[in-house]
Amino acid sequence: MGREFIDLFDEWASSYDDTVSGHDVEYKEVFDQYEVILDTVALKSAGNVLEFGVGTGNLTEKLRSKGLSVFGIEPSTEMRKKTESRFPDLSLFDGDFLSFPKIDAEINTIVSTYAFHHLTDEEKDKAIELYSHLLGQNGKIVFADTAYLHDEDRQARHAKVKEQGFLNLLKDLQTEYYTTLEVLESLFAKHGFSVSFTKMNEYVWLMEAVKK
Ligand SMILES: C[S@@+](CC[C@H](N)C(=O)[O-])C[C@H]1O[C@@H](n2cnc3c(N)ncnc32)[C@H](O)[C@@H]1O
Repeated sequence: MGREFIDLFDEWASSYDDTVSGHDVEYKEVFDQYEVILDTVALKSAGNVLEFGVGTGNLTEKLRSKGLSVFGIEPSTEMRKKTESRFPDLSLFDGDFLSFPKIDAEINTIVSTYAFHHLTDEEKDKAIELYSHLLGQNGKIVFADTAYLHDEDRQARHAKVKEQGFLNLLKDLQTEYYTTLEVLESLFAKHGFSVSFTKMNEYVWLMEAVKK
């Protein structure tokens, strides 16, 4: 579920790594500190890691270089091909945040970067509930994604992006399901997590949720 943007990612797969390294002026601020963001998520991960929306495998690489066991889930065929060619031995599955094969191992950390906004808030609620059953006590969810503080912050951001003339980014921000920290905080609390947020750049927040 939340697979309505997959065609876009099949098309984007071949140039995605150029975008994250700042070649697309509209997305430059979104991907500012990209490597640091991925490094931080990897640093906060431990044990067996379930990664959603692996894309071209950039976070996967950081997790594996820390010696962690990664189980990757990615719905886009073209993105999966990219990651498969980088890590032929990776356990990588076709799936999404809500529907994925049963993993035959205890999961200690669930991670994702730049992807959770593909779920509506209702779907985010279901996903966090699902993960609360997958993780044991002190198990963690570590996500990094664009989010707003609250609705006024969303309006101000859209106005700024419009003023900058970044119409592709504006359409993305208006059509995908970027949420607020207020909503995320209440969803994590509802499902028994204590959560903290750290601002990583103008757009992206790191969210670290620990199962109580
Ligand atoms: C912007 S890319 C991020 C890739 C990578 N995590 C990174 O940080 O560079 C978003 C990824 O999420 C995937 N995606 C889209 N919808 C998804 C869903 N419902 N569940 C899981 N992944 C999804 C896309 O196919 C794409 O690979």
